[in-house]
Amino acid sequence: MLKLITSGESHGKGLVGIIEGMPAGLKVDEGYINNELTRRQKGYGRGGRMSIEKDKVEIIGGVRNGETLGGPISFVIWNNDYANWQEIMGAGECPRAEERMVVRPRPGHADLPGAIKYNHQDMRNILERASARETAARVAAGAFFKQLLACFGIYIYSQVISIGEVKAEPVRVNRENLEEVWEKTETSPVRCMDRDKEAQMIGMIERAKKEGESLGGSLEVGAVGVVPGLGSHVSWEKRLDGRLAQLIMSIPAIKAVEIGEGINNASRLGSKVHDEIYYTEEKGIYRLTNRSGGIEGGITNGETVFLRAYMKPIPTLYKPLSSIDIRNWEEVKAEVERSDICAVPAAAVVAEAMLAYGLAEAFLEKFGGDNMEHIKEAYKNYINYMGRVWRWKRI
Ligand SMILES: Cc1cc2nc3c(=O)[nH]c(=O)nc-3n(C[C@H](O)[C@H](O)[C@H](O)COP(=O)(O)O)c2cc1C
Ligand SMILES: C=C(O[C@@H]1CC(C(=O)O)=C[C@@H](OP(=O)(O)O)[C@H]1O)C(=O)O
Repeated sequence: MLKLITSGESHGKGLVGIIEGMPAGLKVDEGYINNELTRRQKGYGRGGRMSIEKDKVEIIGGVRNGETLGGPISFVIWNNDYANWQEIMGAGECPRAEERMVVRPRPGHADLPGAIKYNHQDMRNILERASARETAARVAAGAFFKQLLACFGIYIYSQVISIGEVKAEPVRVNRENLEEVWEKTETSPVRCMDRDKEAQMIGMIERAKKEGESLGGSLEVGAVGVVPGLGSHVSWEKRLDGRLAQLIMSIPAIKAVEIGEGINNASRLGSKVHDEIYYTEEKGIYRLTNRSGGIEGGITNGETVFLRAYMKPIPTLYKPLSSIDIRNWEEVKAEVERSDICAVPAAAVVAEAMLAYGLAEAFLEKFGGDNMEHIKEAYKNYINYMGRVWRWKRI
């Protein structure tokens, strides 16, 4: 089992991640991890915090001489902003804690339900951990998972589909256009493939900002080069679609997830949904469509695996909504904390990390060994089997 634990508060000293279950002998490129962290910090609509932080990973354990050792991997990402919060967020006595007390819960954030559950009168004790700052640690961990998957030709991408009501047509991604998709999404301020829609999305964010509003949207995250046979139909908890959905849904503010074209498929006729199966000697088994998102029966089928995720608007509004003061129950406006206006592009990068987690876990389940060489051997045997028995050509 591959396990990720994160720890840390948004304005605390830093974020810690521990990954358990990675094999020995995986080459780790720290520059690659840092680049992933930078990607998550980008995206039009982010707030002032992103110019304070310059996220960098510091690997503490589990890696030596550029390779994993097989033990738990641990790392830290320090928070630059902690310099401004030491007297409020330190682990010891906090002389200025009261100054930044949060008592007017923001509708849509974790403030109120968290305070009720943990019995905190200062809701900062909730928001600090609920904050999506934690997703920096997930992205650092995701960079390890991506490096593992890349050894087997599995590559992750994401594209923003909509921001507010501006919607672009998602591009179908495969090995042939992957590099182009990477290039186009990386150079787009909103990670969108459609330049006209990109301009409209930016305009929409600008308007929302002026009006004290916030925005959500939707994104696609996917993986090309995934071998058939990851996940399983045999038990509910082994189904890969359910597992990936949980991982993506766990991203703060993501409120719906679909596998492939799941939502549109629900209103189509069966003949217009299921991806027909063909075979030629030249191509082997192939499909012309991929509405299933590369997963049938909870098992990958060799097509691009993709999911779409829907993000609600950011809960903190500069024109705040009605709330209560939990000290006296009076009606007030909700707390205003420094905030993003829209974070869909950043969420797309986080979704890449979570997809990489789910696929790496399923991959290690199938081909797992303690060492990369053993995994490569098992993988090679499987590819040979697929060619021999199933005449598989596209790996
Ligand atoms: C990358 C990213 C950045 C976010 N930035 C903010 C923000 O600046 N302000 C805010 O109120 N919520 C922000 N959110 C959303 C909140 O973290 C989230 O709504 C909150 O934790 C409550 O969880 P829930 O929406 O899943 O119920 C962000 C989410 C993501 C994924
Ligand atoms: C810090 C990050 O995102 C934060 C997520 C967040 C929230 O409530 O989720 C609130 C904001 O925090 P702050 O008030 O410090 O600006 C975001 O900036 C990050 O993504 O690294």
